[in-house]
Order: sequence, then C-alpha cells, then structure tokens
Amino acid sequence: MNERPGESAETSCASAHGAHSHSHGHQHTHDGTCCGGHGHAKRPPGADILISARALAVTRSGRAILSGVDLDIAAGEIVTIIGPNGAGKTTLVRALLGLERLDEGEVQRRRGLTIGYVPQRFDIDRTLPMTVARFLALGEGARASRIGAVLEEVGASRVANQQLGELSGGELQRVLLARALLNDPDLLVLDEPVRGVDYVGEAELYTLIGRLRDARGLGVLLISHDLHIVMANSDRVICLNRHVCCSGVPETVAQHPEYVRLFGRDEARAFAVYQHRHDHRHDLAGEPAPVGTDDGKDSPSGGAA
Ligand SMILES: Nc1ncnc2c1ncn2[C@@H]1O[C@H](COP(=O)(O)OP(=O)(O)OP(=O)(O)O)[C@@H](O)[C@H]1O
Repeated sequence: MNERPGESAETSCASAHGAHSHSHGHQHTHDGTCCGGHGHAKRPPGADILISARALAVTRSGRAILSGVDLDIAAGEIVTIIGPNGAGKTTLVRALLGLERLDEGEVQRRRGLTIGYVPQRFDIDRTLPMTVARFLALGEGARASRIGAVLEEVGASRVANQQLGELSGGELQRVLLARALLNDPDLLVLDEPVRGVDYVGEAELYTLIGRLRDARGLGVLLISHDLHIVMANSDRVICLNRHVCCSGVPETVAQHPEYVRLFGRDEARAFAVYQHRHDHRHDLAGEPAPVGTDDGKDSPSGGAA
C-alpha cells in the first residue's frame, strides 16, 4: 500500500485545464511528488491508508470515462482532485464510494471505514418547510445533542432553526458538512464544496475543512474543477483527465501565466498554483495525445499549469 503506482510519476502530467503543455524545469520523483524544492508528499511508512483504488476503469455508453486510476488516501491528509469539466472527477468519487459500477480495477476500504459524503448537487425544494435542525435529524446518528455539536463545529449554530430554503450557498454547504459529520466519519468526501460560494466564503470553508482535519484526524478528499484557493489547502493534488495525469504536493506560485490568463491577475495573486511537466497533451475531446503531434497549438513551452 505504500506504493502508489498511478502517482509514481516519471511522469505523465497534463494540465487540469486541457490542451496545453509546459515544462517547469523539475523532475517528478518516484513517490509521486513534483520535486525541485517545493515540498514532499511521501507518507511515513505505515501511514493509515483509509481507501485505495487500483487500476479503476469506468466505461459508459462505449466511452472510457476513467481508465487506469490509482489512488490512496491516508488518515489526516487532504487530497484534492482537480480536472476540467467532464474529466471524470465525480465518477471517480462515486466509484470510490461504491456508487458507480467498475468495469475494471478495485477499491479497498479500511475495515469499518465510515465516510461522510457531501455530493456536488443537493437540490432542495425551497418551498418545503423544514428547519436545518429537522433536516439534520433525518440522518443516522442524529441525536439532538449531536446536531447542536456539529452545527457548532461548522460554525452554523445560528441557522439551526432557520428554514433550509432560506440558507445562503455558504450556509447550506456548512449544513451539508454538518450532516456528513454526524456519523463521525474517518473520511470526508466533498464534491465541489464551494460551488455557489463567494470568495470569502470559499476561503472560510477551506479553513474550516483544515480545522476539521486537524481536530478529528480525518482524511479529506476534495474535488475541484480549477486550480483555486483549494490548492493552498491540500497536502496532495491529483490532476485527473480520465486518467491520473499527475499528482503531488501543490506548489505555491501565485503568478503563473496560464493561471493569470484563466482567473485574472487579482485572483491569481491570492491563489496558489501547481506546476508540472507534461509528456502528453489532451486534445479537445480530452483524450491524451503525445506532445508534438498536433497542429502546433500545444507547444511544450506553453508555460501553462
Ligand atoms: N452514466 C453515464 N453515461 C454516459 N456518460 C456518462 C455517464 N456518467 C458520466 N458520464 C460522462 O462522463 C464524463 C465525466 O463525468 P463526471 O461528472 O465524472 O465529470 P466531472 O469531472 O465531475 O465534471 P464536472 O467538473 O463538470 O462536474 C462526462 O463527460 C459525463 O457526461
């Protein structure tokens, strides 16, 4: 379990933002890190692995949605999966949770593992009269005293008696997080937890996730479709575009040209970015293709992350 084949990375890296390539002048080590002075990702021997995937493949309607995906998440670490829309992030998480049929590969969970899952979409009927406390009481393990405690833990005590349909995006996310914590999970899985949350709310939410990890020793798996502030809050990042393109420790580089192009200079200043080296690119359909065989749009010196 100490080997992480998909993350061993000689390494095939691809941008989370699609068809471009670059070189960042450092090598990837065998433990899946990007080296060159920006940190380490190697876990101590005997790390408490919560969940492992090996060679996962999911095919739907004759199309490979995931192939050859390997992944481990240990207790106490925050792992973020990034990738463009349609990269298979949600499918991978659902596969890890046992909600998606595998065409190949296997998922191993630590014995007795409890997972708290906050799905990407949680459509509530805003006209449905239901308070937050009542909503949380519908869950397993939801004694009234626990409901108060988890709401406190996520900083949402004051909305306990508010109608679910009246909550802001950020408040709803905290309530969903509280619901996921009710069962005392070992692993917290959050699919795009900041969707619909503004920048300040987003930063607060990630700070909160970090605090929960510290206090509870949780493993956390996050999904993001961009290289946002989440990067600065992750121990390890996995770039997914139907396969694991690259993984390692996030590097804090606020002014990467491609990042600035994508998110604007002001935002880029505040955010961290992860750089890596490609030996392939992705075509417009997201399929991997060797660098240098296209129409020249994807030059290896592109400087994108
Ligand atoms: N049951 C299915 N049948 C056919 N195609 C599917 C099925 N489920 C997912 N897909 C396709 O698989 C691809 C990956 O979907 P997925 O939702 O996992 O991507 P994602 O990385 O989470 O995307 P986003 O960032 O947009 O949420 C998409 O192109 C989607 O249309």
